[in-house]
Amino acid sequence: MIEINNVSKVYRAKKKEVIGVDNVNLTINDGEIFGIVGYSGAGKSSLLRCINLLEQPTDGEILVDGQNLMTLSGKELRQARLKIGMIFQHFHLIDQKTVGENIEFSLKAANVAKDKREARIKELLTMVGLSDKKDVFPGQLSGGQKQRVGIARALANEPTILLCDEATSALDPTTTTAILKLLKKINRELGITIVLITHEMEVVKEICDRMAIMQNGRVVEHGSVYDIFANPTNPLTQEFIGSVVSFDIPSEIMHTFNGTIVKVLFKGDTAGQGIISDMLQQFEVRGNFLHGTIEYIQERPLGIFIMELIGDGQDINRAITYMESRGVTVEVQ
Ligand SMILES: Nc1ncnc2c1ncn2[C@@H]1O[C@H](COP(=O)(O)OP(=O)(O)OP(=O)(O)O)[C@@H](O)[C@H]1O
Repeated sequence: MIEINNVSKVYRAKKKEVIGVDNVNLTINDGEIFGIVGYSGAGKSSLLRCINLLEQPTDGEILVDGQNLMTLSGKELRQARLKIGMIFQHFHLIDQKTVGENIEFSLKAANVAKDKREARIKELLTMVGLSDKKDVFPGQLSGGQKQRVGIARALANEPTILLCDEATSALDPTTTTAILKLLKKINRELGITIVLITHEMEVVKEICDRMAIMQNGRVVEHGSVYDIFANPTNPLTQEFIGSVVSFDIPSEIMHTFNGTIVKVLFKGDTAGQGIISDMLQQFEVRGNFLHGTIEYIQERPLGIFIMELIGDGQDINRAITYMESRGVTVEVQ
């Protein structure tokens, strides 16, 4: 478990102070994939780098499995860091070394005996799908392949935590999907906790269990990805979600409807459209579907429909109450 307690990071450049992270509290559980989202300058990188003390927090504490990293000696911290792998947007591979030598570099740093390294390199390259690339140089690889090497190197010393700093931001959408799949596989098969930062909500939707949204160094909202997608409360979160799933109906069109516009939200296993058709049969209400989508987040369906309900006000209220009694959320727009 990673505990981020009251962490702040203030950069002091010349006589100016810049707040990178502003009093953040977060707990990241073992085995989960946790996403930190925000626009450029929100403080994501600063916070991520505070987790392994690449940035020394100005205030607060970082606990990993109950151990306060900030009280460790240099040697103890180096030891603790071996259990925290990291991958980067621009891969940070050594161009003059082959793929195998890049990975070996990490193993050497952890004092892994020479005769053990070869087998471990082979195992890691198989895991990331690059078993035939051991002797090539990074310059001969695609971006996605370079990131796979970055992942293999980060996993060399069997970390329990993997920090991903915009790991897919330099990649095209197809390669991004493949890398996210690999990260998910690593998480599920090896039980490694993953913390990733991104400005793309799509990435979070794809693989994260829980998430935090940052703005001006602060966490403005956090929770399960599913719950946040279903019910985002912060305007910034709503904006981010809107970039992935859009439910907005142009206001000019909204004015052309005379009925009551409702947004109907189905979560998880509620039997979506069936409830609406039952409602239409039971009440003196007509319904026009204006917009609808079903998103799968963490393999759970989240359905959102926007409808115009036409009928007597009381009937409409009763219809709404009925739908709510069947477990869906209804918002009158
Ligand atoms: N080394 C530094 N010295 C001074 N200010 C810094 C330093 N690193 C970051 N900052 C400032 O801290 C704030 C947060 O930056 P940070 O890089 O953590 O944000 P971010 O959300 O990761 O953005 P990006 O996606 O652009 O990297 C910004 O105002 C940034 O200018």
